[in-house]
Amino acid sequence: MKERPPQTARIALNRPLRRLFDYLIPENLQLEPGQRVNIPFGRQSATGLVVETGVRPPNGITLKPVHSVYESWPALPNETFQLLSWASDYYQHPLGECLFTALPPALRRGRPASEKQDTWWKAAAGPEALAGNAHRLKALLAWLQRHPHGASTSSLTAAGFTREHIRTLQKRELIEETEAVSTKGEPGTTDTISDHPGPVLSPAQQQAANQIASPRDGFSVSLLYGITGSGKTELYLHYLKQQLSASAQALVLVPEINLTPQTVARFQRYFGQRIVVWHSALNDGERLSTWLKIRNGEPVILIGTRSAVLLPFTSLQTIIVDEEHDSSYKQGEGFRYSGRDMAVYRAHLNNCPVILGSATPSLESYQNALNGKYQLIRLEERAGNAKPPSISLLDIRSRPLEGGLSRPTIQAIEQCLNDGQQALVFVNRRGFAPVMMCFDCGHMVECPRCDTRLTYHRRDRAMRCHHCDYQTAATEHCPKCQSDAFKPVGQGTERTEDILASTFPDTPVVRVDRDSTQRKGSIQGILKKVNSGEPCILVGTQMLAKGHDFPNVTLVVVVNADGGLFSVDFRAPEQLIQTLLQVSGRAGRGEKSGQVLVQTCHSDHPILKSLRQGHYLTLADQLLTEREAGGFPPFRAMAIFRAEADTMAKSLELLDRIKPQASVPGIETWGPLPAMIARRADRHRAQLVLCCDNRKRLNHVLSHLCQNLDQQKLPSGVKWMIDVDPQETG
Ligand SMILES: Nc1ncnc2c1ncn2[C@@H]1O[C@H](COP(=O)(O)OP(=O)(O)OP(=O)(O)O)[C@@H](O)[C@H]1O
Ligand SMILES: [Zn+2]
Repeated sequence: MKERPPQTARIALNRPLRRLFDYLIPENLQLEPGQRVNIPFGRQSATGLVVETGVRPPNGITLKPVHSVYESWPALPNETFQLLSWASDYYQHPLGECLFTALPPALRRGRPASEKQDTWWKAAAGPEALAGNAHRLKALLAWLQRHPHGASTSSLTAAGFTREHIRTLQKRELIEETEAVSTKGEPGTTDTISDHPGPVLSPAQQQAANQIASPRDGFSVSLLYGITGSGKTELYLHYLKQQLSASAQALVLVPEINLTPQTVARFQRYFGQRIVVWHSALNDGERLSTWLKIRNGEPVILIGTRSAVLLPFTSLQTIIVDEEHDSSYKQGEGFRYSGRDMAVYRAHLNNCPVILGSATPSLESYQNALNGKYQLIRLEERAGNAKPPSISLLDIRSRPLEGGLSRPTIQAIEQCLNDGQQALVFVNRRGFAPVMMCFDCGHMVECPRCDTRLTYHRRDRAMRCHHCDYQTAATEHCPKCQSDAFKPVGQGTERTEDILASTFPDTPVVRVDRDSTQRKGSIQGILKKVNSGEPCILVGTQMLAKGHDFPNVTLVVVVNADGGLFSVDFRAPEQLIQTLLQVSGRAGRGEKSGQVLVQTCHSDHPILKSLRQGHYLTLADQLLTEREAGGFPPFRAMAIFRAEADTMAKSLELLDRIKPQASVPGIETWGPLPAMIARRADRHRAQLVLCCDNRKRLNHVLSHLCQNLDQQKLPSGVKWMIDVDPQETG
């Protein structure tokens, strides 16, 4: 018998290394790209992913053999593998780390790709056994009653119930363990689907739906510009219902899933158990379980945040990116990818449609629609009987303010409550006040580790840095001169909440920000209160602007719109307009019309003036003209080289060294300059901005720079990173 020539495999590790490692494949193993292997690495063993086989073994080096293979199938199927390889090159991030982000934590750590035995439950009583308004617990019992063979813990959590719900019912002996039915026999998908899951589409919605390409037509990008409350979510549901084959998978990306549990519930009314979720609050077991469903090709509709776009789908037929302009789609550290842009590339690889939906599309996507790369679909009327809200500017120069609110604003809130409606007050900072200041010596309390001021949080008697989480106890006297004229300056959500609570003592005031929603389930409680329809005042940050549907909110107040007007970040005006229109869009979504009051000291600023017309695309046209004149994205490709070190000199020195190599024809460089917050958590940060007309050339130069830097020995403590298509340029 002829001897088999030695077979080799090139393997990626989950390390920040821009290189791969070659190993011998033992005779008894067959390997293909995407497979998970265990390999000797240094004195230990490590989990790796096969990138390539059949590579020529380099002369003179003895390769070690692969220890073992975890699965007979590739953990990353071909399309997922290609997507991540492309991303590694596009975002200049090491391939190994990119590939490993597509694995659930358990598989990264070398655990087997199988689930722990799932416990199965069946109902021992009906929902009527529970007194009071324990809605979720009742719903769980009702669910189990509809499934006489029982349901597994994982299927229940996938449906939005928590382990805590299950434990509670078990303790009360209202449910009991039962024998597992094979997964195939799990409760069918049809019996939880409501008979009348939602309204019929309006003619405008139907017309928009008709314009979206079908999965049968292969790759296409539709930019659905639908004003707030126009019923985009309803349209996605109808589209999927009509177009998605029974055996296919779909991906719905959303910016933040925990904030909008109603969205998941709406999808469940249409698709029952076919809906699964993916977000940061899942535990390792839930992640593995969902990952396996996707990898096994189960015909699920996955609703997930950013990283869901990296999952190993095998029969993906449609991708939807809701609120496509949202900055949370861009990962801010490590592998800095854009979930939206990867969704578009994934649809291209997969030859399927992708729908980007927003009331305030990103300038990138809008420009792609203008130049014909994407199809622009407009939906410019509100669903049902709702009318767009009217927006007015309230100049607060030389008006006395009470806790940041002017008299006319307070009167408007009063009127709204008297009419039996709800008001929403938007403040762009959590905490009580952005800074504590001494009115005797002028001292302002700063973070000892960052170039920022500490935010005063009165509820916890603390001063906190919102950039590094440094925290110290609040003092009553100025820490510098001991004066008691030490006072909070400016507005935070806590302060506005207090002022409103004392002005309207008989009305519930509900605060929604990162602090008030930290506890699991707290947002559900808040939404329940709001959805009860009783008059109340909601106070909160950006969180309130995102995708909520509060039919009884008729007044929206923006406490201060001026923050983003004069920022140096070229994206600031776009983000300001998006936030203001999104938050405005929460007003008047039901029967009654809505009113928006924007408090400002710059009521003649062109951005705010045109905001009053409320027509986003007109504003977007203006912004695009400015971007083009300034040579900014989307008219040129941009990347930022960032450096950080224990001194600013070291950071700047590294970027100075890079700059000549980056200064090739066609590439413009800005900097190096200290970052807007130059010191953060005691690291001194600087940046060098690169702009180029030609994205390929920029990519080429960046790759070159990375290779060079990898071969150089850097001074100790210096780190560098590249941010392609940066969202924050400060
Ligand atoms: N055809 C319809 N008839 C009646 N009501 C509808 C219709 N379509 C949607 N609605 C209702 O209108 C409201 C807004 O719809 P939806 O949440 O889908 O809008 P949206 O465009 O996704 O909103 P936003 O972008 O502002 O978050 C919802 O309460 C929804 O149930
Ligand atoms: Zn800090």
